[in-house]
Amino acid sequence: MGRKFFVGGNWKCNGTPEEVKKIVSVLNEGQVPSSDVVEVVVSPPFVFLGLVKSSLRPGFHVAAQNCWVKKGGAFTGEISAEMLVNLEIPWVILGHSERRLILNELNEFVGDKVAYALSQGLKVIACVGETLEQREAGSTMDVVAAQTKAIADRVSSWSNIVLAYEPVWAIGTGKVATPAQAQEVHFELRKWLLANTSPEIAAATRIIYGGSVNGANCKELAAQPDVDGFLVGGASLKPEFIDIIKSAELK
Ligand SMILES: O=C(CO)COP(=O)(O)O
Repeated sequence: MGRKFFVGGNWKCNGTPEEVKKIVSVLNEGQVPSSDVVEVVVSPPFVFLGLVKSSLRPGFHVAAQNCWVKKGGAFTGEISAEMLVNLEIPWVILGHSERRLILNELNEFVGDKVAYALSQGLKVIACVGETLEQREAGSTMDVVAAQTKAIADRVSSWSNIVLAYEPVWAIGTGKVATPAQAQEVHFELRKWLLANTSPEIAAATRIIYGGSVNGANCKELAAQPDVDGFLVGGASLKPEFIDIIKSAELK
């Protein structure tokens, strides 16, 4: 199928310099499949990007957790896409549900961010996902389709986008989506891409799952045909992240 397995570690707003050095040494010493088999990207807080980038093993890459929606300037507290490019940070996570829900980032704003980041040469992990309320109301697909459409409306190429399906009810809750639940939404998202972009984009775009992924549940999830990897929160700060990377061997 040609979609290289992708494992992202989202460290969120965590870590002291000592803890970060420890995580990096665990990553550097871990036995993992080759970079032909799995792409690994870790996303520390902005302040640790330089430290992690300079000490991380070759073959693993770094991502920022956000960037500004347009060219930098008088936007106190923001980090621009140009700055990330200048510092050779290749990836950025955009549209994480914590930013959508806590900081009120709307679909259009996230779509604008994705388009601008891509235009500057960044690769984007774009997150979508429904809340528990939305799932229980039966609107999961409507919600993730609207989030994906806001991106699709603004970009022409998807070759530098990884789509992360992260159901909000599974994030940080220990309540992982079942492999069937994840597969169902991934399949529907790929179908949406087929109908609304192109067969090539639908076939090639990696759709990864996030939400309470750990060393124990990753194998069953990885075995699903439309699960092309993971975006891992809590477990990406622990040695079991290596086991999650190894689940790429099941593909
Ligand atoms: O939000 C996530 C990754 O972006 C998932 O977080 P957890 O793995 O801690 O549930």
